[in-house]
Amino acid sequence: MSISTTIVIRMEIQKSVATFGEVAAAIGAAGGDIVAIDVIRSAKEATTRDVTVNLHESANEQIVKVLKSMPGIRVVNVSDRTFLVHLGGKIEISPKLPIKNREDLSQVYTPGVARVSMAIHNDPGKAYSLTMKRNTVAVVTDGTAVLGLGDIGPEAAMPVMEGKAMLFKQLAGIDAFPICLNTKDPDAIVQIVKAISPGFGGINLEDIASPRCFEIERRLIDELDIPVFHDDQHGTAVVALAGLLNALRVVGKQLETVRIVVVGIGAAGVSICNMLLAAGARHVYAVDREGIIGRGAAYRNPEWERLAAVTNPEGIEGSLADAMRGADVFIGVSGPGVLQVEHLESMAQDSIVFAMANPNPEIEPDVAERYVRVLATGRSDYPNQINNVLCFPGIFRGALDCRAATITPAMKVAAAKAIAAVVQPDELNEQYIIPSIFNDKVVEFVRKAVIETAIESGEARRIPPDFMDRPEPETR
Ligand SMILES: NC(=O)c1ccc[n+]([C@@H]2O[C@H](COP(=O)([O-])OP(=O)(O)OC[C@H]3O[C@@H](n4cnc5c(N)ncnc54)[C@H](O)[C@@H]3O)[C@@H](O)[C@H]2O)c1
Ligand SMILES: O=C(O)C[C@H](O)C(=O)O
Ligand SMILES: [Mg+2]
Repeated sequence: MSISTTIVIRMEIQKSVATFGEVAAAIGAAGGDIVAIDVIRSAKEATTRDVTVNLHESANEQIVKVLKSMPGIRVVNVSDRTFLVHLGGKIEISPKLPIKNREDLSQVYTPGVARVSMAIHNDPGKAYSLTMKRNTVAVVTDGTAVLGLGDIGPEAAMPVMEGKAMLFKQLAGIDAFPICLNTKDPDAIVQIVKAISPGFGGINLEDIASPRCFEIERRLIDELDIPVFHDDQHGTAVVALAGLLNALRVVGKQLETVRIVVVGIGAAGVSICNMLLAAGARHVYAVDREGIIGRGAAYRNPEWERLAAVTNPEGIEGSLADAMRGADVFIGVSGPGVLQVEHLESMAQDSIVFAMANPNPEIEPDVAERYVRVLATGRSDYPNQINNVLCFPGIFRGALDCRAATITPAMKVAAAKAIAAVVQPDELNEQYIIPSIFNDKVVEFVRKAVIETAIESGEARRIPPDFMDRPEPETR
């Protein structure tokens, strides 16, 4: 499956040799969809036009080749809109106030700033009120599991991390910094993150391959007093649970009784299994390349050892095909092409399929939709986008606002229920089990659920003003 993209082709058409109708027909035949035409110049002999074409990425070269081979057509330039929006990066730092004169300068910089620094030196807690710490998250990656693209390195990870930072800011007002590390050594990653932590209110680990991600996250949670959250694990699990709660309502089945197959037991898969079990699921089957994980086998990955003991209650052995027979739910966080039509045909009635691998899902949605009752993917170009972007802005907004030191399992379950609750009962249907990321209730609901849970459990070290009338938590 290829990714759809938009290109703008500037072309000169010799009127006596070719017509725009021929150009349009050629673009259509090569798989392109013309969405806009702008006339740039029109002369007696020739016109120059910018033609905006939506197409599958794989058709890109073909369309340009066809146009170049047509008599009377000169392709002047081809620009890819997706690349254009990345030119020079997608984010920047801008000051909150201008420095207009010497007085301003002496306040925000030397000498005034020294007094502020000393105030923090005398009381480090003041970093929360006198610096950007309280609103700042580091988005940290080593570039080893970028989307489903694998170990593509820290530089190549940067556009994804910049994208996460954009979403943090736009959706939750959080200032997030993309930090791409040129090391894969867990000890070094832990050490570096600890060393940079003073300036941050939270750490969002991103696209770090399993199983190293588990150890890195655990050590950082133990050693830091700010929330550390591996988005690919928990953000994904929170949103998957939210989607599943609503999908089960649509099909009229219960979490406790459905058979759920989770494929790709890496960062996301491990956390999804844990989250499903924590929420009450009893029939979870974890499948990776070697087949169904179960008791009796020995695994080098301690997370798999643990999952083997708590999933697959009947001890089924075999491949994905064996797990899928009679399954009610498939959740894929593996890679493209893992799921075949035969697998879907062998599922129970009213099946639910979340094919969440990015950028290309486990099965092509256009193929799968005929065989399943509820279909979701991680992508924004199909209905039901199950993507961790529905979680990380709101969960960090809540954790930062109540200054929680950790994001607990209870806070994650509360976040999942909050996301599910954004879809009103009368709106719920097969095509709408999960709210859009542009629904501004998502961050509001998640933030509220996270803060309420943190206050109840004593995790909150600050009561946000809008929660002031509620009971005081124990202070630590
Ligand atoms: N939609 C979302 O919000 C979201 C969030 C996180 C991850 N993802 C996607 O999920 C996938 C996994 O991400 P991750 O961070 O967990 O990566 P990861 O590298 O930690 O884990 C991937 C796991 O999938 C397994 N796998 C790969 N191909 C398989 C196959 N053919 N059959 C069975 N197992 C297979 C691997 O062995 C590995 O255990 C990626 O495509 C990623 O883009 C989606
Ligand atoms: O980045 C995304 O779109 C989701 C997720 O974090 C992923 O790694 O695929
Ligand atoms: Mg990710």
